[in-house]
Amino acid sequence: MRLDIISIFPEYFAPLDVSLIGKARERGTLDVRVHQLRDWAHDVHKTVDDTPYGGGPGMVMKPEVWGEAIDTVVGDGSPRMIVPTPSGRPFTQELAQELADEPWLLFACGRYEGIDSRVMDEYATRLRVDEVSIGDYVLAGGEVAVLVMVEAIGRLLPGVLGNAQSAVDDSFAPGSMQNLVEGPVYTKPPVWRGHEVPPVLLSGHHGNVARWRRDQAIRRTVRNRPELARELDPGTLDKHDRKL
Ligand SMILES: CN1CCC[C@H](Cn2ccc3ccc(-c4n[nH]c(N)c4C#N)cc32)C1
Repeated sequence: MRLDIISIFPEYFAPLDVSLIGKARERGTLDVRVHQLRDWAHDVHKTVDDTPYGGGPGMVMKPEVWGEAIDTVVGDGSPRMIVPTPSGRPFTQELAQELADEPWLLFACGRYEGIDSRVMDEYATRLRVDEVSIGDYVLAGGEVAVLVMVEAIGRLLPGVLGNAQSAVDDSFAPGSMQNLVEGPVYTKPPVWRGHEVPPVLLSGHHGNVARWRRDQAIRRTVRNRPELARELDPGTLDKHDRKL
């Protein structure tokens, strides 16, 4: 997979040189290219923003600069263009999986009050353009959102997670734990400051361990994410769990 990222803060993406994503880049599983938007601003100050039409606070990113940058990066190719914005469609595990199946993604990182909307209109005529939000809070720009999305997408690529870390059992992945949040995890020592590891986890009985883990995930989902719990199949929350 090829990932292109256009931003006025390319240094935000140094974390993509380390850990899972860094190793995937070394192996060639991921080809990440970060571009400085200001390289396509031609005035002496490398200006990328201007005052908003209609008035209002802040500045808006200029369409001309974005157009030259995207034209250069895209060439005659056809990446899927992802534009982080608080008003976008929610970024979910399902969307992460969908994007992980794409051969080429282009992330456009806005700043200020956002990118002139005509940029998205222009490229929607020839590319698939998705405006995406990572959550219901307001960030100062798109860079952090891209880091979140690249990690969530990258870990789903073949070979990125070792067998010990398979994404198959992810909380929100299809399967028995779908739409359940993660349960508690434990490691050695068996007792730490008087806190014991739940005995079932030391039993070696894989069936009991699996049932216990699912029960704990259901309890935590009911407690912390009632909106998810309501979506669970009735069979998931048997009468025992309903009392949770
Ligand atoms: C006051 N204004 C309101 C509009 C956005 C302005 C800052 N900004 C500029 C570009 C940009 C891109 C993404 C996000 C963002 N915020 N929250 C999320 N979940 C996002 C995502 N994905 C925020 C952004 C601040």
